[in-house]
Amino acid sequence: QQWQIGKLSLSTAGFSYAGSELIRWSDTIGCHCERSRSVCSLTVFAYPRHRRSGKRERRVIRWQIGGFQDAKECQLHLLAALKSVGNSAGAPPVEPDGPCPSVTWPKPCLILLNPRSGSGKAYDLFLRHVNPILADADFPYQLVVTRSLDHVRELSTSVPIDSVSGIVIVSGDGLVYEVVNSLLNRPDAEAAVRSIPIGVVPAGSGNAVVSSLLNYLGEFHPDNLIQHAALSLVKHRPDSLINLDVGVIQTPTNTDRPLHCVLSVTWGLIADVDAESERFRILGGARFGLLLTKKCLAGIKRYRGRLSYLPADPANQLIDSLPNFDQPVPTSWTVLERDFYTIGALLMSHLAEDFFPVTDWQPDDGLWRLFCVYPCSRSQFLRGFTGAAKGRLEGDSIEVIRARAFRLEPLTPGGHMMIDGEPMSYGPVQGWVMPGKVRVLMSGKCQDMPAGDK
Ligand SMILES: Nc1ncnc2c1ncn2[C@@H]1O[C@H](COP(=O)(O)OP(=O)(O)OP(=O)(O)O)[C@@H](O)[C@H]1O
Repeated sequence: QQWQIGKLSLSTAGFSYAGSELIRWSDTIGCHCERSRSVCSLTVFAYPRHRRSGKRERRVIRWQIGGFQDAKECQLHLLAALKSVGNSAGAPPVEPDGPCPSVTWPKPCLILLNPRSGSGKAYDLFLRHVNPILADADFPYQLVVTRSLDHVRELSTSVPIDSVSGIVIVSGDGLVYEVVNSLLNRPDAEAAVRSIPIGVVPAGSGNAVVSSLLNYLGEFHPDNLIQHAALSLVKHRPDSLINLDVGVIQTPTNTDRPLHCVLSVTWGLIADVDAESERFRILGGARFGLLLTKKCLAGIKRYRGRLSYLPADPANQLIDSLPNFDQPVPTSWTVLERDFYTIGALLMSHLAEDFFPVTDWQPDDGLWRLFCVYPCSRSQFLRGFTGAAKGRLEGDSIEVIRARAFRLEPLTPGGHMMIDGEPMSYGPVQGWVMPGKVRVLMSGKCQDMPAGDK
């Protein structure tokens, strides 16, 4: 369908002015409209993809459109048509004689910014890359630069559920974990996770959560991760947020108050690299590569362990509880007792911006991916690990097992165990999944985008 208003052409795919290039609705995040008598001045903010690099770049389009009999009408229709796209990526514009869409974002988002995340430049990154996008989209928010982890927990636990339209985290994966756990530990946890979706703007060193989500949406661009995340945030549609799996993690001492995981539980090499590279935070994401190289040269430590899991075949339905640690796992489970270099029980496709061993990921498929690396020669390890980082699994030394639930019992004493990149107690651990438990302020996969954008 096509509508013509003066030299402005509106269609279900996008709009153009006086025959200029088509700007897709899904690339537009906001607009301002001013009216004087019968003339409308329109400014539209769009972030179309660069043809070759694939990066999104800001475009400001300004027009004056005159000659309307009823200027108020003109303003309302254009504003409604253009504004609707900010929150409804790909929805067709309102019909020129149709009703204006209801006002979006009635409540502000609470933005929690950790000034110490990554290499310590989160505030700078926010001002440079995120704030301009929020302003273009007219996105209402309240920014809090957090003082400490306790401050983050206190705010996420106490924010009234009807006062915000979500909590946006400007930090790394660690703070996403903290906010999700705070929400799920509230007395009104069920209402809180339903009413307070979370948003993520990457400013940490790993940024695996946001990398996985953007990759799923076809919006992953490593050079411009923060900008693409901010665009996904402002383009979210309140009626089609992403539902994200949450893992319920038990240890022998916390069965009545489990931890909640959105990214991973790791043990062996990956956990050691994560924990021991903490002191190189200033390097940002490069800290992982540095430690990995060091460990590889020194010889990777073998860990003996017992990994039990419920395979993800269709016969095994979702489960919502696990046997106590003093009970054996059910006979339908597979048990592997052997040496490992590492195990990562993953709920995401990425373990870091540049490491994505899982290629078939859905945010709410209710599955763990058990990323296992077995002892092998150094060259086999390097080949396998670099392949896995790019989603290619080759050789016998690396495997990704899809499971509904797992139990991991380390048999080698001493080592690190990490949950979502944060340290947890070393010892037996088991987990199951609550499918799609939290909601994310990003639009769901582009099923209803115009054909050209799919
Ligand atoms: N002012 C602060 N506000 C919030 N958290 C803080 C603050 N200062 C230090 N922290 C610590 O930052 C940690 C969270 O950092 P986060 O994991 O989000 O970033 P990162 O480690 O750089 O990124 P990634 O997890 O992606 O590697 C918390 O565990 C907390 O202890």
